[in-house]
Amino acid sequence: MILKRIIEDKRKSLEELQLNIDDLKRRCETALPPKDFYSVLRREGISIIGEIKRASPSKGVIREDFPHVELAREYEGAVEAVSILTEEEHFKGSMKYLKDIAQEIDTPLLCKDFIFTREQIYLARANGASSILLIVRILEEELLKELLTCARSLGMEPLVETHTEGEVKKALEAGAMIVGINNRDLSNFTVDIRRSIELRRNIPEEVVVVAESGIKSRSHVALLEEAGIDAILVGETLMRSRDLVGTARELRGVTTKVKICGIKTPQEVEILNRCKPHYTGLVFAPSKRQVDRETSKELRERLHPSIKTVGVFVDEEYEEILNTARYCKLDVVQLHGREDTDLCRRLREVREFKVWKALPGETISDYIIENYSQVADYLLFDSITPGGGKTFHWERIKDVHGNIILAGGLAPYNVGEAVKKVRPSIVDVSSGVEGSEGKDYSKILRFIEEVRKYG
Ligand SMILES: O=P(O)(O)OC[C@@H](O)[C@@H](O)c1c[nH]c2ccccc12
Repeated sequence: MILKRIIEDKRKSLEELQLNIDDLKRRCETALPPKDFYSVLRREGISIIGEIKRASPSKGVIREDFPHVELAREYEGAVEAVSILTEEEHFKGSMKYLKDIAQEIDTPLLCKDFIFTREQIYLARANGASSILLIVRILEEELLKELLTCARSLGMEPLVETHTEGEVKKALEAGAMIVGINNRDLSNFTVDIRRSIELRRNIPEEVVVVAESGIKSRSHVALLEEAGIDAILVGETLMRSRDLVGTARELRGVTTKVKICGIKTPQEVEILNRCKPHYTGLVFAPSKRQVDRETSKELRERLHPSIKTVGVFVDEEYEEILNTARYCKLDVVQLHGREDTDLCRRLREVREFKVWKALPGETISDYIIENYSQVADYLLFDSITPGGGKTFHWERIKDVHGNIILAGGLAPYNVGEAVKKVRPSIVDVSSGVEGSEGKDYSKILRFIEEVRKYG
């Protein structure tokens, strides 16, 4: 049986490695502190653990090109945690992948391996893991408990993997707080996602349940969500995708998109490339976030290709807008002044970019909304003083149907409520995700996280 082979090979390689527990303990003391794996899985809405997986015994090589750090960076804005296969012989993994990635991203990392000794746990921690995998099937009761305690002493809550009712019982008796249900039978590789749905029933609410393996589509995820699964572990589907961010979103079924407006510097572009909002905005109108064409073009070229660029104009001439849009290769022009419906129509007829028209959220009449919605791809509702960090009464627009964008005073603390009330297609934020140095990485991540919860 393959599992037996893997364990035997693992034993041999451990013997060769001759891990020294005192050395490892010392390395753990200087390692980056572990992140809270449990909490990111516990959050509202289904969480995704994206796996860095090069090959598997059942599928052979899954992904030929394997820039592991880049893949992890892609994952950073798309999933709540990253699982890294470190087993070498059968999964073509490596401890080096874990080590490199831990130095690059802030997301909690799970060390995915066949673990049956304390040394392996110390090794995982020393290389930056925030959690480890413990497979019930290969561990005696006492050993399972001992390894759980060992991991916790290093600040890691393990993912305890099961496949049968008996194994779930064993995991719970050992005190596991995160139980994985592997849909794949490790002895013959058959996969059935109903396995997670059935076994979920035997697990109490406060324990986090992770459905593992064979998750391929939004419809799978919807079924798992309905069954009360907290998180999914996805390897192959994401590894075979050329667009990790998009595929993760598709699995999640997210509908509300995010626009981060008013970027000015390459540093801010770097931050956006890590967080990967759907859109970013370059402000061409006079404002403290104004940028010129040259700078915009440069920023645009540095942006991750999945992020669309919106140019923001206020009462600008047709020719100027058109030339700027072409020069900077804008995906969208956003008209944020008193532009009339005729200008919107003419720009839209060019068909090289989308046209968004901004309107003040509170004071606008149904008649005006109706007229502009005929000539713009999206209507954007903002407070009367754009960029002023003020909200308006969302009540006014909550019944406006069609493609709307909500802006004005949004920030991580209120965007969840805004999304719930208004159900916009896109939320737009600028000052709400800024710190003293401009756009702030952790504020943007929190903002996106809030949108994901409710969107
Ligand atoms: O690639 P998939 O079908 O999405 O599966 C991911 C993950 O669940 C799988 O890699 C896995 C689950 N448990 C394991 C134990 C060891 C090695 C690998 C695994």
